[in-house]
Amino acid sequence: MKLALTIAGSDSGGGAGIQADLKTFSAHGVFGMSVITSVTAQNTKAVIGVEDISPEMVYLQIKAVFEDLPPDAVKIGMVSSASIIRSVAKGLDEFGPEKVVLDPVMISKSGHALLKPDAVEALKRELLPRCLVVTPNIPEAKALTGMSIKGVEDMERAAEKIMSYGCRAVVVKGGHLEGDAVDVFFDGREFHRLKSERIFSRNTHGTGCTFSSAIAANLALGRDLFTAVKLAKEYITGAIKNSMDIGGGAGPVHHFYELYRRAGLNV
Ligand SMILES: Nc1ncnc2c1ncn2[C@@H]1O[C@H](COP(=O)(O)OP(=O)(O)OP(=O)(O)O)[C@@H](O)[C@H]1O
Ligand SMILES: Cc1ncc(COP(=O)(O)O)c(N)n1
Repeated sequence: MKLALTIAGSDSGGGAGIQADLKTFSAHGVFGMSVITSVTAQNTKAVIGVEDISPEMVYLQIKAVFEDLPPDAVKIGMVSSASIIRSVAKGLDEFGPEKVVLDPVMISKSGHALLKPDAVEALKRELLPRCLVVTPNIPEAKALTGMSIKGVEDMERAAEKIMSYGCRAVVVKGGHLEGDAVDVFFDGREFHRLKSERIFSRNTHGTGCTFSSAIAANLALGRDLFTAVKLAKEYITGAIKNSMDIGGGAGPVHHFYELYRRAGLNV
């Protein structure tokens, strides 16, 4: 059995954060573990409360996992504050996982800040250099680079700048632009454009969390980085196509669409 760890926030609504990550790991046949950084009171419509876990407790969860269940890959999502970021960086340095995927979560789809404004610098300095790949969406890529991003060429320029912060690869996600959903992959040598048709659905809660944890699951399974990103893009496209119309806002994507279909269940 391969093992994957998510270091992220809890979403009580079950569509994003830790809950989306664990479902994604399970859908890939990978055993999932979690380090909770923050608890959000959240549903498909809004985030109505956020309470951070203490930095010491974040570090202890990392230690507990690594000392007994060393993960084959790690995904990092919501990290909330500079002090939590420092605890995560300390854990990464101490236990040295090779395959770390960073989704630099800043704002929820419903518009709530999930990273304190003064923590953006800490994220850049402390976490990016410790990661194999970072997966910003357009607003996050803008915040990380200070660049304006209006199309795929701008995404490529932003990817180059983000690489200069010390990670080994970048995927700038195009979900927030119009037209086809094009993601830009850059590993310092080559650019690849990963394209899918835009799916017109309001039920896209958790797309970024699901995409980054699918990359981590595929890395845990031993796939090379570009293959892991391509497979994650296929998986998120299917999960959005089969997303669920539940709740009064942006419903969740369907993490188990493939298993349900194979089992003859309704998706
Ligand atoms: N409407 C859509 N149709 C097809 N693919 C989409 C759509 N929206 C997002 N995607 C894809 O989903 C993945 C996640 O991209 P997105 O830009 O939504 O991330 P995100 O904003 O970080 O997600 P989140 O809102 O969960 O934080 C990317 O591969 C993107 O291309
Ligand atoms: C705990 C947590 N982590 C990440 C997201 C981002 O997901 P989305 O942008 O789909 O709201 C979220 N809403 N909550």
